[in-house]
Amino acid sequence: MPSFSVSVAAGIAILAAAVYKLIIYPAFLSPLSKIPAANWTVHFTSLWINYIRYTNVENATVYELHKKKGPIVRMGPAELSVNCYEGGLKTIYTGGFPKTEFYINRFMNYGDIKNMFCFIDSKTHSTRKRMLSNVYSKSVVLASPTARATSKAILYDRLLPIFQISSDSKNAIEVHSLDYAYAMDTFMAYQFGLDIGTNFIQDVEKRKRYLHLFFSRRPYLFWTTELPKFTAWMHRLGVRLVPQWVDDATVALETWNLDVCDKAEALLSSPAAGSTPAISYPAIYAVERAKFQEADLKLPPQMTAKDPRQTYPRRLDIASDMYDHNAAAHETSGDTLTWLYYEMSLRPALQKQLRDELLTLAPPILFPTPSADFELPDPKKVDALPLLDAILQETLRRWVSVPGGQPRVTPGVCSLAGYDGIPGGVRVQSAAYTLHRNPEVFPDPEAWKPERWLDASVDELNEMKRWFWAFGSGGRMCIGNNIAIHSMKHAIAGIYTNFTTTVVDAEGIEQDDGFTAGPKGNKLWLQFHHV
Ligand code: HEM
Repeated sequence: MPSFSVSVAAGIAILAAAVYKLIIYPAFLSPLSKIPAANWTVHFTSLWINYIRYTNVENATVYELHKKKGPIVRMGPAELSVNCYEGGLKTIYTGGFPKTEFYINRFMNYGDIKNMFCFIDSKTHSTRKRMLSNVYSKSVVLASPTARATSKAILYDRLLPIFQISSDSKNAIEVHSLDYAYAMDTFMAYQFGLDIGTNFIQDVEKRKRYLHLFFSRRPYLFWTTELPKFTAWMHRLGVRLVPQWVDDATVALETWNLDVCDKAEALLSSPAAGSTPAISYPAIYAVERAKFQEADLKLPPQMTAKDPRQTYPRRLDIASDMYDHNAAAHETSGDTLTWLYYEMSLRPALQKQLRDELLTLAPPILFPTPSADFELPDPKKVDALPLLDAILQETLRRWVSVPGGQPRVTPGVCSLAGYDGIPGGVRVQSAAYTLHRNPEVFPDPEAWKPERWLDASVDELNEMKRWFWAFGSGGRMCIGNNIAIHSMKHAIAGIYTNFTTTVVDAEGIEQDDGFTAGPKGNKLWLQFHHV
Protein backbone atom coordinates (compact mmCIF):
# COMPACT_ATOMS: atom_id res chain seq x y z
CA MET A 1 0.00 0.00 0.00
CA PRO A 2 1.54 3.36 -0.98
CA SER A 3 1.82 5.72 1.96
CA PHE A 4 -0.52 8.70 2.18
CA SER A 5 2.29 11.13 1.29
CA VAL A 6 3.21 9.14 -1.87
CA SER A 7 -0.44 9.21 -3.01
CA VAL A 8 -0.62 12.95 -2.39
CA ALA A 9 2.61 13.50 -4.33
CA ALA A 10 1.28 11.40 -7.23
CA GLY A 11 -1.99 13.36 -7.18
CA ILE A 12 -0.14 16.67 -7.24
CA ALA A 13 2.07 15.49 -10.13
CA ILE A 14 -0.97 14.44 -12.16
CA LEU A 15 -2.69 17.75 -11.41
CA ALA A 16 0.45 19.72 -12.34
CA ALA A 17 0.76 17.78 -15.62
CA ALA A 18 -2.89 18.45 -16.41
CA VAL A 19 -2.54 22.17 -15.60
CA TYR A 20 0.55 22.33 -17.81
CA LYS A 21 -1.07 20.48 -20.73
CA LEU A 22 -4.50 22.06 -20.60
CA ILE A 23 -3.69 25.62 -19.44
CA ILE A 24 -0.02 26.66 -19.34
CA TYR A 25 1.12 25.14 -22.63
CA PRO A 26 -1.86 26.16 -24.82
CA ALA A 27 -2.18 29.66 -23.34
CA PHE A 28 1.48 30.67 -22.89
CA LEU A 29 3.96 28.31 -24.55
CA SER A 30 2.36 26.88 -27.71
CA PRO A 31 3.32 28.76 -30.91
CA LEU A 32 -0.44 29.28 -31.35
CA SER A 33 -0.56 31.27 -28.09
CA LYS A 34 1.34 34.14 -29.80
CA ILE A 35 -1.44 34.55 -32.36
CA PRO A 36 -4.25 37.04 -31.55
CA ALA A 37 -7.10 35.08 -30.00
CA ALA A 38 -10.82 35.56 -30.63
CA ASN A 39 -11.20 35.57 -26.81
CA TRP A 40 -9.44 34.02 -23.80
CA THR A 41 -11.42 30.77 -23.86
CA VAL A 42 -10.21 29.67 -27.28
CA HIS A 43 -6.76 28.74 -25.90
CA PHE A 44 -8.36 25.93 -23.89
CA THR A 45 -11.61 24.91 -25.47
CA SER A 46 -13.58 24.76 -28.73
CA LEU A 47 -16.82 25.63 -26.95
CA TRP A 48 -16.87 29.19 -28.25
CA ILE A 49 -16.28 28.36 -31.94
CA ASN A 50 -18.84 25.58 -31.76
CA TYR A 51 -21.36 27.97 -30.23
CA ILE A 52 -20.68 30.50 -33.01
CA ARG A 53 -21.25 27.79 -35.59
CA TYR A 54 -24.32 26.40 -33.88
CA THR A 55 -25.94 29.84 -33.72
CA ASN A 56 -25.06 30.42 -37.37
CA VAL A 57 -23.09 33.65 -36.98
CA GLU A 58 -19.64 32.41 -37.98
CA ASN A 59 -19.07 34.50 -41.12
CA ALA A 60 -20.14 37.80 -39.54
CA THR A 61 -18.13 37.07 -36.36
CA VAL A 62 -14.98 36.09 -38.24
CA TYR A 63 -15.22 39.24 -40.36
CA GLU A 64 -15.45 41.50 -37.29
CA LEU A 65 -12.55 39.66 -35.63
CA HIS A 66 -10.24 40.11 -38.59
CA LYS A 67 -11.09 43.81 -38.77
CA LYS A 68 -9.99 44.17 -35.13
CA LYS A 69 -7.18 41.63 -34.81
CA GLY A 70 -5.51 41.42 -38.22
CA PRO A 71 -4.93 38.67 -40.78
CA ILE A 72 -4.74 35.67 -38.44
CA VAL A 73 -6.90 34.83 -35.45
CA ARG A 74 -6.93 31.84 -33.10
CA MET A 75 -10.46 30.42 -33.00
CA GLY A 76 -9.88 27.33 -30.86
CA PRO A 77 -7.09 25.31 -29.21
CA ALA A 78 -6.13 23.93 -32.64
CA GLU A 79 -7.92 26.24 -35.03
CA LEU A 80 -6.96 29.41 -36.92
CA SER A 81 -8.78 31.76 -39.26
CA VAL A 82 -6.56 33.34 -41.92
CA ASN A 83 -7.38 36.40 -44.01
CA CYS A 84 -4.47 37.29 -46.29
CA TYR A 85 -3.06 36.20 -49.62
CA GLU A 86 0.72 35.93 -49.01
CA GLY A 87 1.27 33.51 -46.14
CA GLY A 88 -2.44 32.72 -46.21
CA LEU A 89 -4.42 31.66 -49.28
CA LYS A 90 -1.23 31.01 -51.23
CA THR A 91 0.32 28.79 -48.55
CA ILE A 92 -2.81 26.92 -47.52
CA TYR A 93 -4.79 26.45 -50.70
CA THR A 94 -2.28 26.72 -53.54
CA GLY A 95 0.11 24.85 -51.24
CA GLY A 96 -2.31 21.91 -51.13
CA PHE A 97 -3.01 21.61 -47.38
CA PRO A 98 -5.42 18.64 -47.08
CA LYS A 99 -9.13 19.03 -46.44
CA THR A 100 -10.53 18.11 -43.03
CA GLU A 101 -13.19 15.61 -41.98
CA PHE A 102 -15.70 18.48 -42.31
CA TYR A 103 -16.11 17.53 -45.96
CA ILE A 104 -16.61 13.82 -45.35
CA ASN A 105 -19.10 14.50 -42.58
CA ARG A 106 -21.11 16.87 -44.72
CA PHE A 107 -20.75 15.75 -48.32
CA MET A 108 -20.40 11.97 -48.38
CA ASN A 109 -23.43 10.31 -49.96
CA TYR A 110 -25.18 6.93 -49.86
CA GLY A 111 -23.92 6.26 -46.33
CA ASP A 112 -20.25 5.72 -47.06
CA ILE A 113 -19.58 6.67 -50.68
CA LYS A 114 -17.10 9.52 -50.94
CA ASN A 115 -16.84 11.85 -53.93
CA MET A 116 -14.47 14.38 -55.43
CA PHE A 117 -15.57 17.12 -53.04
CA CYS A 118 -14.81 15.17 -49.87
CA PHE A 119 -11.77 13.00 -50.65
CA ILE A 120 -9.01 13.89 -48.22
CA ASP A 121 -6.21 11.82 -49.72
CA SER A 122 -4.71 13.94 -52.49
CA LYS A 123 -3.91 11.03 -54.84
CA THR A 124 -7.47 9.66 -54.76
CA HIS A 125 -8.79 13.18 -55.20
CA SER A 126 -6.60 14.10 -58.15
CA THR A 127 -7.36 10.81 -59.92
CA ARG A 128 -11.08 11.55 -59.64
CA LYS A 129 -10.70 15.22 -60.58
CA ARG A 130 -8.68 14.34 -63.68
CA MET A 131 -11.57 12.17 -64.90
CA LEU A 132 -13.86 15.19 -65.11
CA SER A 133 -11.68 18.24 -65.52
CA ASN A 134 -11.85 18.17 -69.32
CA VAL A 135 -15.65 18.00 -69.61
CA TYR A 136 -15.92 20.92 -67.17
CA SER A 137 -13.13 22.98 -68.77
CA LYS A 138 -13.99 26.35 -70.26
CA SER A 139 -13.07 25.38 -73.82
CA VAL A 140 -15.20 22.20 -73.71
CA VAL A 141 -18.18 23.89 -72.05
CA LEU A 142 -18.17 26.80 -74.50
CA ALA A 143 -17.94 24.42 -77.48
CA SER A 144 -20.37 21.79 -76.16
CA PRO A 145 -23.29 21.03 -78.52
CA THR A 146 -25.21 19.67 -75.51
CA ALA A 147 -24.74 22.85 -73.44
CA ARG A 148 -25.74 24.99 -76.41
CA ALA A 149 -28.80 23.01 -77.44
CA THR A 150 -30.09 22.59 -73.90
CA SER A 151 -29.51 26.27 -73.05
CA LYS A 152 -31.65 27.32 -75.98
CA ALA A 153 -34.44 24.89 -75.11
CA ILE A 154 -34.48 25.92 -71.45
CA LEU A 155 -34.39 29.64 -72.18
CA TYR A 156 -36.96 29.68 -74.96
CA ASP A 157 -39.33 26.88 -73.97
CA ARG A 158 -39.26 27.25 -70.21
CA LEU A 159 -37.78 30.42 -68.70
CA LEU A 160 -38.45 33.42 -70.94
CA PRO A 161 -42.16 32.57 -71.46
CA ILE A 162 -42.66 32.88 -67.69
CA PHE A 163 -41.28 36.43 -67.74
CA GLN A 164 -43.43 37.25 -70.75
CA ILE A 165 -46.50 36.20 -68.76
CA SER A 166 -45.39 38.47 -65.90
CA SER A 167 -45.01 41.33 -68.35
CA ASP A 168 -48.35 40.73 -70.09
CA SER A 169 -50.33 40.14 -66.90
CA LYS A 170 -48.47 42.75 -64.83
CA ASN A 171 -48.12 40.12 -62.10
CA ALA A 172 -44.88 39.94 -60.15
CA ILE A 173 -42.92 36.69 -59.99
CA GLU A 174 -41.08 35.12 -57.06
CA VAL A 175 -37.74 34.57 -58.78
CA HIS A 176 -35.61 32.99 -56.07
CA SER A 177 -37.16 29.55 -56.27
CA LEU A 178 -37.21 29.95 -60.07
CA ASP A 179 -33.48 30.72 -60.02
CA TYR A 180 -32.78 27.44 -58.23
CA ALA A 181 -34.96 25.73 -60.81
CA TYR A 182 -33.16 27.34 -63.76
CA ALA A 183 -29.72 26.56 -62.30
CA MET A 184 -30.72 22.95 -61.67
CA ASP A 185 -32.36 22.45 -65.07
CA THR A 186 -29.43 23.88 -67.05
CA PHE A 187 -26.86 21.99 -65.01
CA MET A 188 -28.69 18.67 -65.12
CA ALA A 189 -29.30 19.08 -68.83
CA TYR A 190 -25.51 19.12 -69.30
CA GLN A 191 -25.07 16.36 -66.75
CA PHE A 192 -27.82 14.00 -67.99
CA GLY A 193 -29.34 15.48 -71.17
CA LEU A 194 -32.56 17.48 -71.41
CA ASP A 195 -34.95 14.48 -71.27
CA ILE A 196 -33.47 12.82 -68.18
CA GLY A 197 -32.57 16.04 -66.34
CA THR A 198 -35.06 18.00 -64.24
CA ASN A 199 -37.72 20.37 -65.47
CA PHE A 200 -38.07 22.24 -62.20
CA ILE A 201 -38.88 25.49 -64.01
CA GLN A 202 -42.22 24.15 -65.21
CA ASP A 203 -42.88 21.36 -62.71
CA VAL A 204 -43.41 23.56 -59.68
CA GLU A 205 -44.60 20.75 -57.41
CA LYS A 206 -41.48 18.63 -58.02
CA ARG A 207 -39.33 21.72 -57.55
CA LYS A 208 -40.96 22.58 -54.23
CA ARG A 209 -40.59 19.02 -52.97
CA TYR A 210 -36.92 18.85 -53.94
CA LEU A 211 -36.08 22.26 -52.42
CA HIS A 212 -37.98 21.44 -49.25
CA LEU A 213 -36.14 18.12 -48.80
CA PHE A 214 -32.83 19.79 -49.59
CA PHE A 215 -33.01 22.90 -47.43
CA SER A 216 -35.12 21.78 -44.47
CA ARG A 217 -32.17 19.67 -43.24
CA ARG A 218 -29.87 22.70 -43.05
CA PRO A 219 -30.33 23.68 -39.34
CA TYR A 220 -29.26 20.18 -38.27
CA LEU A 221 -26.07 19.98 -40.32
CA PHE A 222 -24.03 21.56 -37.53
CA TRP A 223 -24.28 18.39 -35.43
CA THR A 224 -23.26 15.88 -38.07
CA THR A 225 -20.64 18.14 -39.64
CA GLU A 226 -18.84 19.55 -36.60
CA LEU A 227 -19.62 17.07 -33.82
CA PRO A 228 -20.32 13.74 -35.54
CA LYS A 229 -18.97 11.54 -32.72
CA PHE A 230 -20.88 13.40 -30.01
CA THR A 231 -24.01 13.25 -32.17
CA ALA A 232 -23.59 9.48 -32.61
CA TRP A 233 -23.07 8.94 -28.85
CA MET A 234 -26.13 10.96 -28.01
CA HIS A 235 -28.09 8.91 -30.53
CA ARG A 236 -26.91 5.70 -28.80
CA LEU A 237 -28.10 7.18 -25.51
CA GLY A 238 -31.49 7.74 -27.09
CA VAL A 239 -31.16 11.50 -27.69
CA ARG A 240 -31.63 12.43 -31.34
CA LEU A 241 -29.95 15.75 -32.06
CA VAL A 242 -30.83 15.17 -35.70
CA PRO A 243 -34.44 14.03 -36.13
CA GLN A 244 -35.29 10.92 -38.11
CA TRP A 245 -37.03 12.95 -40.81
CA VAL A 246 -33.69 14.61 -41.69
CA ASP A 247 -32.18 11.20 -42.46
CA ASP A 248 -35.31 10.27 -44.39
CA ALA A 249 -35.03 13.45 -46.48
CA THR A 250 -31.41 12.59 -47.31
CA VAL A 251 -32.42 9.08 -48.41
CA ALA A 252 -35.24 10.51 -50.54
CA LEU A 253 -32.84 12.88 -52.32
CA GLU A 254 -30.24 10.18 -52.84
CA THR A 255 -32.86 7.80 -54.20
CA TRP A 256 -34.11 10.45 -56.62
CA ASN A 257 -30.54 11.07 -57.84
CA LEU A 258 -29.88 7.33 -58.20
CA ASP A 259 -32.99 6.97 -60.31
CA VAL A 260 -31.73 9.72 -62.64
CA CYS A 261 -28.32 8.02 -62.89
CA ASP A 262 -30.00 4.67 -63.63
CA LYS A 263 -31.86 6.31 -66.53
CA ALA A 264 -28.61 7.71 -67.95
CA GLU A 265 -26.98 4.31 -67.54
CA ALA A 266 -29.86 2.60 -69.38
CA LEU A 267 -29.58 5.15 -72.20
CA LEU A 268 -25.82 4.69 -72.59
CA SER A 269 -26.07 0.88 -72.39
CA SER A 270 -28.72 0.70 -75.10
CA PRO A 271 -27.75 -0.17 -78.69
CA ALA A 272 -29.08 3.23 -79.81
CA ALA A 273 -26.74 5.14 -77.45
CA GLY A 274 -24.48 6.22 -80.32
CA SER A 275 -27.29 8.04 -82.09
CA THR A 276 -28.45 10.08 -79.06
CA PRO A 277 -28.91 13.69 -80.21
CA ALA A 278 -26.73 16.33 -78.51
CA ILE A 279 -29.70 17.79 -76.64
CA SER A 280 -30.40 14.46 -74.91
CA TYR A 281 -26.81 13.38 -74.33
CA PRO A 282 -25.78 12.88 -70.67
CA ALA A 283 -22.48 14.67 -71.23
CA ILE A 284 -21.05 14.57 -67.71
CA TYR A 285 -22.44 11.20 -66.66
CA ALA A 286 -21.10 9.64 -69.86
CA VAL A 287 -17.58 10.94 -69.27
CA GLU A 288 -17.29 9.70 -65.71
CA ARG A 289 -18.77 6.33 -66.69
CA ALA A 290 -16.28 5.95 -69.57
CA LYS A 291 -13.32 6.99 -67.40
CA PHE A 292 -14.26 4.45 -64.74
CA GLN A 293 -14.63 1.73 -67.37
CA GLU A 294 -11.16 2.57 -68.68
CA ALA A 295 -9.63 2.63 -65.19
CA ASP A 296 -11.37 -0.57 -64.04
CA LEU A 297 -9.92 -2.55 -66.95
CA LYS A 298 -6.53 -2.06 -65.30
CA LEU A 299 -7.71 -3.31 -61.88
CA PRO A 300 -7.74 -6.96 -60.75
CA PRO A 301 -11.40 -8.17 -60.49
CA GLN A 302 -11.34 -8.35 -56.67
CA MET A 303 -10.54 -4.64 -56.54
CA THR A 304 -13.80 -3.64 -58.22
CA ALA A 305 -16.70 -2.97 -55.86
CA LYS A 306 -18.65 -5.83 -54.30
CA ASP A 307 -21.36 -3.65 -52.74
CA PRO A 308 -24.71 -5.32 -53.62
CA ARG A 309 -26.12 -1.88 -54.45
CA GLN A 310 -23.63 -1.65 -57.34
CA THR A 311 -26.03 -3.32 -59.79
CA TYR A 312 -23.85 -2.04 -62.63
CA PRO A 313 -20.19 -1.02 -62.36
CA ARG A 314 -19.49 2.08 -60.29
CA ARG A 315 -23.19 2.85 -59.87
CA LEU A 316 -22.74 4.44 -56.46
CA ASP A 317 -19.36 6.09 -57.07
CA ILE A 318 -20.74 7.94 -60.08
CA ALA A 319 -24.05 8.69 -58.32
CA SER A 320 -22.22 10.18 -55.33
CA ASP A 321 -20.36 12.59 -57.61
CA MET A 322 -23.43 13.39 -59.72
CA TYR A 323 -25.51 14.14 -56.62
CA ASP A 324 -22.79 16.33 -55.18
CA HIS A 325 -22.51 18.25 -58.44
CA ASN A 326 -26.18 18.94 -59.03
CA ALA A 327 -26.58 19.97 -55.38
CA ALA A 328 -23.57 22.31 -55.73
CA ALA A 329 -24.97 23.73 -58.96
CA HIS A 330 -28.51 24.75 -58.08
CA GLU A 331 -27.82 26.37 -54.72
CA THR A 332 -24.77 28.46 -55.59
CA SER A 333 -25.91 29.67 -59.00
CA GLY A 334 -29.51 30.11 -57.84
CA ASP A 335 -28.48 32.39 -54.97
CA THR A 336 -26.10 34.36 -57.21
CA LEU A 337 -28.78 34.99 -59.82
CA THR A 338 -31.27 36.22 -57.22
CA TRP A 339 -28.87 38.85 -55.89
CA LEU A 340 -27.82 39.84 -59.37
CA TYR A 341 -31.43 40.45 -60.46
CA TYR A 342 -32.02 42.35 -57.23
CA GLU A 343 -29.08 44.71 -57.79
CA MET A 344 -29.95 45.17 -61.46
CA SER A 345 -33.59 45.86 -60.64
CA LEU A 346 -32.50 48.87 -58.57
CA ARG A 347 -30.62 50.33 -61.57
CA PRO A 348 -32.68 51.03 -64.71
CA ALA A 349 -29.78 52.87 -66.37
CA LEU A 350 -27.47 49.90 -65.93
CA GLN A 351 -30.13 47.60 -67.39
CA LYS A 352 -30.20 49.80 -70.48
CA GLN A 353 -26.41 49.79 -70.71
CA LEU A 354 -26.35 45.99 -70.45
CA ARG A 355 -29.12 45.66 -73.03
CA ASP A 356 -27.12 47.78 -75.47
CA GLU A 357 -24.16 45.47 -74.98
CA LEU A 358 -26.31 42.34 -75.36
CA LEU A 359 -27.77 43.66 -78.63
CA THR A 360 -24.26 43.58 -80.13
CA LEU A 361 -24.38 39.78 -80.05
CA ALA A 362 -24.91 38.22 -83.45
CA PRO A 363 -27.66 37.22 -83.25
CA PRO A 364 -28.98 38.82 -80.06
CA ILE A 365 -31.01 36.55 -77.78
CA LEU A 366 -34.34 38.09 -78.75
CA PHE A 367 -37.60 36.69 -77.39
CA PRO A 368 -39.77 35.68 -79.15
CA THR A 369 -37.30 34.36 -81.73
CA PRO A 370 -37.20 36.45 -84.89
CA SER A 371 -36.97 33.35 -87.14
CA ALA A 372 -37.72 29.63 -86.99
CA ASP A 373 -34.09 28.62 -87.57
CA PHE A 374 -32.79 30.86 -84.78
CA GLU A 375 -29.69 29.61 -82.92
CA LEU A 376 -28.12 31.11 -79.81
CA PRO A 377 -25.04 33.28 -80.44
CA ASP A 378 -21.59 31.74 -80.08
CA PRO A 379 -21.20 31.10 -76.30
CA LYS A 380 -17.63 32.45 -76.52
CA LYS A 381 -19.08 35.81 -77.58
CA VAL A 382 -21.57 35.77 -74.70
CA ASP A 383 -18.76 34.93 -72.32
CA ALA A 384 -16.57 37.77 -73.60
CA LEU A 385 -19.06 40.63 -73.05
CA PRO A 386 -17.27 42.96 -70.60
CA LEU A 387 -20.23 44.55 -68.81
CA LEU A 388 -22.07 41.24 -68.43
CA ASP A 389 -18.88 39.74 -67.03
CA ALA A 390 -18.32 42.62 -64.59
CA ILE A 391 -21.91 42.44 -63.33
CA LEU A 392 -21.62 38.72 -62.61
CA GLN A 393 -18.14 39.03 -61.13
CA GLU A 394 -19.25 41.78 -58.76
CA THR A 395 -22.26 39.74 -57.66
CA LEU A 396 -20.00 36.76 -56.96
CA ARG A 397 -17.83 39.09 -54.87
CA ARG A 398 -20.39 41.13 -52.92
CA TRP A 399 -22.91 38.32 -52.53
CA VAL A 400 -20.59 35.33 -52.56
CA SER A 401 -22.75 32.21 -52.36
CA VAL A 402 -20.08 30.10 -50.59
CA PRO A 403 -19.14 32.70 -47.98
CA GLY A 404 -18.02 30.34 -45.20
CA GLY A 405 -14.66 29.00 -44.09
CA GLN A 406 -13.10 26.29 -46.24
CA PRO A 407 -11.28 24.18 -43.67
CA ARG A 408 -7.89 22.60 -44.25
CA VAL A 409 -5.36 21.06 -41.87
CA THR A 410 -1.68 21.99 -41.50
CA PRO A 411 0.33 19.06 -42.87
CA GLY A 412 3.35 19.74 -40.61
CA VAL A 413 5.13 22.63 -38.94
CA CYS A 414 4.56 25.74 -41.04
CA SER A 415 4.41 29.54 -41.04
CA LEU A 416 1.22 31.49 -41.65
CA ALA A 417 0.62 35.24 -41.83
CA GLY A 418 4.05 35.95 -40.29
CA TYR A 419 3.75 33.44 -37.41
CA ASP A 420 6.26 30.57 -37.38
CA GLY A 421 6.24 27.14 -35.80
CA ILE A 422 2.54 26.43 -36.30
CA PRO A 423 2.34 22.68 -35.70
CA GLY A 424 0.79 20.03 -37.93
CA GLY A 425 -2.82 19.00 -37.32
CA VAL A 426 -4.19 22.53 -36.84
CA ARG A 427 -7.46 23.41 -38.60
CA VAL A 428 -6.88 26.51 -40.72
CA GLN A 429 -9.43 28.23 -42.88
CA SER A 430 -10.14 31.32 -44.93
CA ALA A 431 -13.58 32.61 -45.84
CA ALA A 432 -14.61 34.44 -48.99
CA TYR A 433 -17.06 36.58 -46.98
CA THR A 434 -14.14 38.29 -45.21
CA LEU A 435 -11.62 38.16 -48.07
CA HIS A 436 -14.11 39.91 -50.35
CA ARG A 437 -14.53 42.74 -47.85
CA ASN A 438 -10.91 43.86 -47.72
CA PRO A 439 -11.29 47.63 -48.28
CA GLU A 440 -7.72 47.97 -49.52
CA VAL A 441 -8.50 45.67 -52.43
CA PHE A 442 -12.23 46.35 -52.84
CA PRO A 443 -12.81 49.97 -51.70
CA ASP A 444 -16.30 50.50 -50.24
CA PRO A 445 -16.67 46.72 -50.06
CA GLU A 446 -20.34 46.60 -49.07
CA ALA A 447 -21.32 48.46 -52.24
CA TRP A 448 -22.20 46.48 -55.38
CA LYS A 449 -20.18 48.22 -58.08
CA PRO A 450 -19.63 46.29 -61.33
CA GLU A 451 -17.57 49.20 -62.62
CA ARG A 452 -14.77 48.34 -60.18
CA TRP A 453 -13.93 45.42 -62.50
CA LEU A 454 -13.96 47.63 -65.60
CA ASP A 455 -12.16 50.72 -64.29
CA ALA A 456 -9.33 49.04 -62.34
CA SER A 457 -5.71 49.46 -63.44
CA VAL A 458 -3.81 46.30 -64.41
CA ASP A 459 -2.18 46.13 -60.98
CA GLU A 460 -5.46 46.72 -59.16
CA LEU A 461 -7.17 44.07 -61.24
CA ASN A 462 -4.44 41.53 -60.51
CA GLU A 463 -4.80 42.21 -56.79
CA MET A 464 -8.60 41.91 -57.00
CA LYS A 465 -8.28 38.58 -58.81
CA ARG A 466 -5.93 37.26 -56.11
CA TRP A 467 -8.47 38.08 -53.41
CA PHE A 468 -11.54 37.05 -55.41
CA TRP A 469 -12.43 33.69 -53.96
CA ALA A 470 -15.97 32.84 -55.02
CA PHE A 471 -14.76 29.52 -56.43
CA GLY A 472 -11.89 28.91 -53.99
CA SER A 473 -8.38 28.36 -55.32
CA GLY A 474 -5.66 25.76 -55.79
CA GLY A 475 -6.13 22.04 -56.37
CA ARG A 476 -9.52 21.97 -54.64
CA MET A 477 -10.92 24.94 -56.54
CA CYS A 478 -14.46 24.56 -57.89
CA ILE A 479 -14.60 22.24 -60.90
CA GLY A 480 -18.01 23.57 -61.98
CA ASN A 481 -17.18 27.27 -62.32
CA ASN A 482 -17.23 27.30 -66.14
CA ILE A 483 -20.56 25.54 -66.53
CA ALA A 484 -22.01 27.72 -63.75
CA ILE A 485 -20.83 30.92 -65.46
CA HIS A 486 -22.12 29.65 -68.82
CA SER A 487 -25.55 28.94 -67.32
CA MET A 488 -25.79 32.21 -65.37
CA LYS A 489 -24.60 34.42 -68.25
CA HIS A 490 -27.19 32.91 -70.58
CA ALA A 491 -30.02 33.58 -68.13
CA ILE A 492 -28.90 37.17 -67.53
CA ALA A 493 -28.44 37.75 -71.26
CA GLY A 494 -31.84 36.23 -72.06
CA ILE A 495 -33.59 38.40 -69.49
CA TYR A 496 -31.94 41.77 -70.01
CA THR A 497 -32.03 41.58 -73.82
CA ASN A 498 -35.81 41.37 -73.63
CA PHE A 499 -37.05 42.67 -70.29
CA THR A 500 -36.54 45.29 -67.66
CA THR A 501 -37.07 44.30 -64.05
CA THR A 502 -38.26 46.19 -60.97
CA VAL A 503 -38.34 45.11 -57.34
CA VAL A 504 -41.77 44.42 -55.86
CA ASP A 505 -40.71 42.76 -52.60
CA ALA A 506 -37.11 42.25 -51.49
CA GLU A 507 -37.70 41.76 -47.79
CA GLY A 508 -35.02 39.45 -46.38
CA ILE A 509 -32.65 39.90 -49.32
CA GLU A 510 -29.68 40.21 -46.94
CA GLN A 511 -27.43 37.17 -46.79
CA ASP A 512 -27.84 34.40 -44.26
CA ASP A 513 -24.74 32.96 -42.54
CA GLY A 514 -23.23 29.50 -43.16
CA PHE A 515 -20.84 27.61 -45.42
CA THR A 516 -23.22 28.24 -48.31
CA ALA A 517 -25.79 30.96 -47.72
CA GLY A 518 -28.65 32.50 -49.68
CA PRO A 519 -31.02 35.38 -48.92
CA LYS A 520 -32.45 35.21 -45.39
CA GLY A 521 -36.00 35.79 -46.60
CA ASN A 522 -35.66 33.03 -49.21
CA LYS A 523 -37.58 35.09 -51.75
CA LEU A 524 -37.45 37.97 -54.22
CA TRP A 525 -40.49 39.28 -56.05
CA LEU A 526 -39.82 41.07 -59.34
CA GLN A 527 -42.02 42.58 -62.02
CA PHE A 528 -40.87 41.97 -65.60
CA HIS A 529 -41.60 44.45 -68.41
CA HIS A 530 -40.98 43.46 -72.03
CA VAL A 531 -38.93 46.18 -73.73
C1 HEM B 1 -21.91 30.01 -58.72
C2 HEM B 1 -21.63 28.74 -58.74
C3 HEM B 1 -20.62 28.06 -57.86
C4 HEM B 1 -19.88 28.56 -56.82
C5 HEM B 1 -19.88 29.96 -56.26
C6 HEM B 1 -19.04 27.48 -56.34
C7 HEM B 1 -18.11 27.60 -55.32
C8 HEM B 1 -17.23 26.61 -54.95
C9 HEM B 1 -16.22 26.76 -53.94
C10 HEM B 1 -15.95 28.02 -53.13
C11 HEM B 1 -15.54 25.60 -53.86
C12 HEM B 1 -14.39 25.26 -52.89
C13 HEM B 1 -15.03 24.71 -51.62
C14 HEM B 1 -14.05 24.23 -50.58
O1 HEM B 1 -12.93 23.87 -50.89
O2 HEM B 1 -14.50 24.20 -49.42
C15 HEM B 1 -16.13 24.69 -54.79
C16 HEM B 1 -15.71 23.40 -54.99
C17 HEM B 1 -16.38 22.51 -55.79
N1 HEM B 1 -17.47 22.80 -56.60
FE1 HEM B 1 -18.34 24.59 -56.89
N2 HEM B 1 -19.32 26.36 -57.05
C18 HEM B 1 -20.27 26.66 -58.00
C19 HEM B 1 -20.83 25.82 -58.92
C20 HEM B 1 -20.51 24.49 -59.02
C21 HEM B 1 -21.07 23.61 -59.98
C22 HEM B 1 -22.03 23.97 -61.09
C23 HEM B 1 -20.54 22.39 -59.74
C24 HEM B 1 -20.81 21.16 -60.54
C25 HEM B 1 -19.87 20.39 -60.97
C26 HEM B 1 -19.62 22.50 -58.63
C27 HEM B 1 -18.87 21.48 -58.09
C28 HEM B 1 -17.84 21.64 -57.20
C29 HEM B 1 -16.97 20.56 -56.77
C30 HEM B 1 -17.06 19.10 -57.19
C31 HEM B 1 -16.03 21.12 -55.90
C32 HEM B 1 -14.89 20.39 -55.20
C33 HEM B 1 -13.67 20.41 -56.07
C34 HEM B 1 -12.51 19.66 -55.46
O3 HEM B 1 -12.56 19.30 -54.28
O4 HEM B 1 -11.54 19.46 -56.19
N3 HEM B 1 -19.63 23.80 -58.21
N4 HEM B 1 -17.17 25.33 -55.45
